Amino acid sequence: MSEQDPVKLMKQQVGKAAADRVQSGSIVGLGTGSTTAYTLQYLGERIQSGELKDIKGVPTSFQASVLAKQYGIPLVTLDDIDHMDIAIDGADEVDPNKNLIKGGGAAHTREKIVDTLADLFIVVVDSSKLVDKLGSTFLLPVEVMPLAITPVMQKIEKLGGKPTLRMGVKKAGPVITDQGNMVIDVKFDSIDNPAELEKTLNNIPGVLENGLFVGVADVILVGEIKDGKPLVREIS
Ligand SMILES: O=C[C@H](O)[C@H](O)[C@H](O)COP(=O)(O)O
Repeated sequence: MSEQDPVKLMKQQVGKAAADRVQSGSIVGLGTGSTTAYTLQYLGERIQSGELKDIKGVPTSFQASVLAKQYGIPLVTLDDIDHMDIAIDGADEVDPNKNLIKGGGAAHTREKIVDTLADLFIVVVDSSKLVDKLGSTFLLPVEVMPLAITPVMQKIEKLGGKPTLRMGVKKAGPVITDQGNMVIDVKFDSIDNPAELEKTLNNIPGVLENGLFVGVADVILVGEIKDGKPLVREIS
């Protein structure tokens, strides 16, 4: 048997566990990232096998809508629905109060719109994402209108943050979000009050949304490896 990458294994397990919680007839927020990619894959498999019927997906990004189409998950927009039963999404950091940093894939603005509408918001992560304090391993993403990049960075510096414009990996120039904006990643020495920082940042003119998700997640599913075997732990 070939050796499997343990992080991939944890993501697979947890992505599948979340997909198993979706019931027929549900309207489902479809998250973005490498972990929820497995959720979408398993949702598609359950649909194809006939076990899961009549679900509708609301994508949180271009990536999520491409994968949903690939896996045969019917899509609707927010204009077509009056409620959302469940949303499943990944995270870059999760603290002990189930607060999150999201936006490693620059999708946090649409994710926050969709995830906060759901009756049940399930977060899927591998165990490396659990932190004692938000901001300790990951920079905080902030989506900003391009014309406001300089004043927003100056205001964030005055708040004690160190902002960097996110640049493309294979593209020369900045990362552009699905909404046509840019992302700055901010290092704060210590995020002591995530709820206050979330509001303060969103109050800067030109900021669309930041990646702090405070008091939003209902359940965290954590993929772990114990004694060489993958398992899923629930924090609720
Ligand atoms: O913008 C991207 C999202 O917030 C992702 O859900 C987050 O970055 C986690 O992604 P992954 O599951 O690939 O670590």
